[in-house]
Amino acid sequence: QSGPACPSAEVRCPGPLRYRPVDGSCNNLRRPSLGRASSPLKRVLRPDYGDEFGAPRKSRSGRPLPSTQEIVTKLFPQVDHPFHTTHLFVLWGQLVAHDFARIAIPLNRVTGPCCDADADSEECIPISVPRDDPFYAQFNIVCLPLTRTNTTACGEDIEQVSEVTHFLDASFLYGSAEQTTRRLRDGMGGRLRVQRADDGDFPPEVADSSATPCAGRTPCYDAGDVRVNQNPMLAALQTLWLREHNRVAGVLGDMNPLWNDERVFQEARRIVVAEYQHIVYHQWLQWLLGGDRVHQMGLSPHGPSPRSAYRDDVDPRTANDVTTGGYRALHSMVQGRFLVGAGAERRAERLGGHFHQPGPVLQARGGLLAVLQGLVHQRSQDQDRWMDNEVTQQYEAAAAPDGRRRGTNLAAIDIQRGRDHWLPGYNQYREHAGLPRARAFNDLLDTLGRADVDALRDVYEHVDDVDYYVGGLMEGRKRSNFLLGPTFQAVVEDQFWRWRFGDRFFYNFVGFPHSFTKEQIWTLQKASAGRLLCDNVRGFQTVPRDPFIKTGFRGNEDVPCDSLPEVDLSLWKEHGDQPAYGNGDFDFY
Ligand code: HEM
Ligand SMILES: [Ca+2]
Repeated sequence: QSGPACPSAEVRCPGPLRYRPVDGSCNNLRRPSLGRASSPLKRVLRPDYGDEFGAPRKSRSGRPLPSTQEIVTKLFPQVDHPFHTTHLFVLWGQLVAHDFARIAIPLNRVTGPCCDADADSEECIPISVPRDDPFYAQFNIVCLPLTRTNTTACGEDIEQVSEVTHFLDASFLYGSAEQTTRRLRDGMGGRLRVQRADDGDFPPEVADSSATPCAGRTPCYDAGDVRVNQNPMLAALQTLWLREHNRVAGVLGDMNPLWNDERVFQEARRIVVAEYQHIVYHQWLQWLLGGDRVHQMGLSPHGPSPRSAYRDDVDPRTANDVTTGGYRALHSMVQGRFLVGAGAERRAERLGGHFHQPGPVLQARGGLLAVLQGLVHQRSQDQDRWMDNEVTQQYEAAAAPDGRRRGTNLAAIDIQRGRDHWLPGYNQYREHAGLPRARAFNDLLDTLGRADVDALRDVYEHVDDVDYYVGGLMEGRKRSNFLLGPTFQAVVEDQFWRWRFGDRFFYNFVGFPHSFTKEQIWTLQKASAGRLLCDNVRGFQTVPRDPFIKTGFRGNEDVPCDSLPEVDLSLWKEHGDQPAYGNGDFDFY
């Protein structure tokens, strides 16, 4: 069996493209389905199947691995460890996550059929809860339902699929299918649809909220990614980019009265994706990978880059090992209480009370400003094995009959999901990262502390059994400017390299028919997260120069909005004597 999204599928691509296709196809012209929506993830390490029918990974002895709920209870308790990155850094990371992957899973519920009647069914992978669990026992909860991710078969290989485009192309804003983009567009002036509120524009209402987790509540936003409503901070970032698109479209349309809706929309999209890619690679990524690694790997864009820097032999697909493993490390950085507002009016809100209902916080008077102010000024938690209880106990919480709220455990899901996707154990990822293979638990002492190794020995039978996510989160970092431990770093930095040099439409390649001019690239590199906030939210007079790290860290400080450089959109004014398409840069190389 070989579906249309399989890497080997024949896809016919039209001639030269000026705009990247919404579904991510025809990016790599040798393998045009690579990275397109609804196509299989890539594998860095070979899968570790539990049996020949694709059962979840098992322990070396053949017995089931220990309960992931037990692991989280014992190894991932809540401890307050603030870090120098801001909560904006973390939520920006979530937005990026929603750009590169969405595995196909039915909604997880706190209680559901997966646990009892269908517990043995092939689609279920429930998390068993020990009878003496310190949290769930009081609710008599003995397992947390979880469904297995859908897979697709391409030739011999069975693989999980990402439903969104694998590229960093702002698919959370524009969608990953033509029909989604069409639904989101206004049809006038190149704009995206909005709903108007006192405080400005917000994403439009979804047509049928009953099919979403915010069923019955308003607002329930519609966006390029269905997870838009998951939490109010994420919805704030989605709103920010929506406004940026319409702001850019407004300027382009006013300047080029002859352009029709389609032309304005596509040109604005092209600019907004470029701004987004620039901020991700130039401003945000240094705090994820370390500034010197970003520099060494040539990841930060400086000026125009020759067409030959694009590599059609680089596989741009999102790796399963990244989206189900290393990148989820940032779940440990989420603050269970997020700040809303600034100064004396600042308050903290419990995350657990706001899943799938962004409205009450976000669309309250001044709400968007307040959520964003909280994001830029609140420090995040550190990337380590300490997890907030809001994340490990209250995800998608519902009230028990006595009114107390309990939800599911995201960290336990993360580990369970790794087994579901057959990610090999931590030990194999150590080897991949150039560390020696551990033969006994004590061999882990090169990357883990003594207490951590003892804790692992207490839970797992064999050192090979240790889950990738668990070992990876416990690792110490090699250098103080690194966020991730070595095994996570290895897969994540490689991934950001592949998303950049394997994306033919990456914004600073010149010499393609779709390329910007050099002047346009220079001005696009003025885009910054601070400017994005200033340009789209009334009330920001000052912003941190780098909103991804706390003020005071390495000279970071609040600066007036108008001191931040601006992308000069007048470079997109079309003059009668210029060709409508093409950019005269073909002779760059
Ligand atoms: C703000 C609170 C957050 C919540 C409540 C949350 C919740 C979730 C949930 C429920 C899933 C699906 C789990 C599964 O069934 O396998 C998920 C997946 C994921 N999350 Fe988060 N998340 C949050 C923040 C973040 C952040 C900050 C990042 C990274 C920077 C992130 C990265 C990811 C990734 C990469 C996936 C897998 C996506 C996929 O392959 O479909 N999340 N998250
Ligand atoms: Ca994407």
